[in-house]
Amino acid sequence: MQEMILLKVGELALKGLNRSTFEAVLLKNIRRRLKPLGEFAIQNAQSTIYVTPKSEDVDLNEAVERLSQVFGVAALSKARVTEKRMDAILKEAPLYLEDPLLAARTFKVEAKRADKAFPLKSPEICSEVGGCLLEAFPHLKVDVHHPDVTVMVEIRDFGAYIHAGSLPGAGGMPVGTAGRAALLISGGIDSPVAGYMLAKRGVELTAVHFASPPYTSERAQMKVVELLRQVACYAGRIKLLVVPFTEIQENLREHCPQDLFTILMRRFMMRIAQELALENQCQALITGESVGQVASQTMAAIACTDAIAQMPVFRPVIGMDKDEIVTIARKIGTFEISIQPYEDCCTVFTPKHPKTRPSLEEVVKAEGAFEWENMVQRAVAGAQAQMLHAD
Ligand SMILES: Nc1ncnc2c1ncn2[C@@H]1O[C@H](COP(=O)(O)OP(=O)(O)OP(=O)(O)O)[C@@H](O)[C@H]1O
Repeated sequence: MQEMILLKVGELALKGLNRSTFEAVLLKNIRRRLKPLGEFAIQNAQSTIYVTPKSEDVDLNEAVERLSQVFGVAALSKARVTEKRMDAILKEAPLYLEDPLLAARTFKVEAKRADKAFPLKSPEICSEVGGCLLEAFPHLKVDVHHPDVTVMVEIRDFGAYIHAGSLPGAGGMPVGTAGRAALLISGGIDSPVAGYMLAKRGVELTAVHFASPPYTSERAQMKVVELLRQVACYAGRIKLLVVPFTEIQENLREHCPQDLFTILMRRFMMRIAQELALENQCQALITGESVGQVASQTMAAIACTDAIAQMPVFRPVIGMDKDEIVTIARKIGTFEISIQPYEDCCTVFTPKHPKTRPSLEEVVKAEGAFEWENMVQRAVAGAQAQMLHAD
């Protein structure tokens, strides 16, 4: 009898008429994520997706790991499928569940009967399977409140499924169902988390990174590539645009008041990112800003940055504490990459005492000190694209 994976869909099960469109995107994302592992049969029925490897040598644990990162999946279980007959279920359950049940002291059985034609009702299934498992593993005791193992028997369209409980899925909505946005990504902790959070709501990401060689190194750029590959485990393929930013930064340093350097630099980032966003069919920008974290993230500074934006700017970590952001960064595997000590263009030329309450008037006046329109166009035209994915 075969081992496979059952996936329960989350929020998209609540969708009405367009639900099939959401499901089609989810199935495409699942196929894409599993492709490097081998061939799978994938079926979809009754808010459940059935993933069955077509050959014995597929690494099912790796498949579970990958599927736990696909947005739109609420829960997943590795399961053994048998024929929809009680004798088959009673034969398979003790064999398949031997490892978890030998390690447990208590258990309970739950049954779901999605196929109402099955002759036994759920409580009868539970009592027969429970009795059979107690006989096979006499050390076990039943505990219906806090069992070490919950044995599930699900009678569904394509067979009977036996498993030892579910793992949480990534939740959210399938990536590709909520449009596209441009993520301004630095090498820091916050912006990869910001990208992850919008991808979780179904938004496809295009990433924009500003690099200022020779002040920033090739290695700093590689760090951003590494971060995005990790985010791509959840967000799917990400197009990265690396923007040459040296000319603008050098001119800012030369012509503008030192204490406004950071806020002016942010406004140029917005101008350029916005043009690239439009060229790449993005409807919004995403940043990793969080109020009060640094001088450029005061409300006054954010107001000056936003004055440039002609599209929505999403800041999903805006109200989060650093340790809350770090918890997510650790969970999604970006934290260890982010803390590698490579410079970012934000940290070169940074003034010692940046103004925390710049006024829009003084910022606009400071920008008048040099001719920057062509520089912005050169930066946009000089953006280098590469496509990144998890593997
Ligand atoms: N080199 C860069 N390229 C693209 N976007 C950037 C770059 N540097 C900063 N940003 C954007 O500006 C935001 C604020 O950057 P800042 O350096 O002030 O904060 P941070 O706390 O270091 O953020 P992060 O941890 O994301 O780097 C970042 O979250 C990111 O969205």
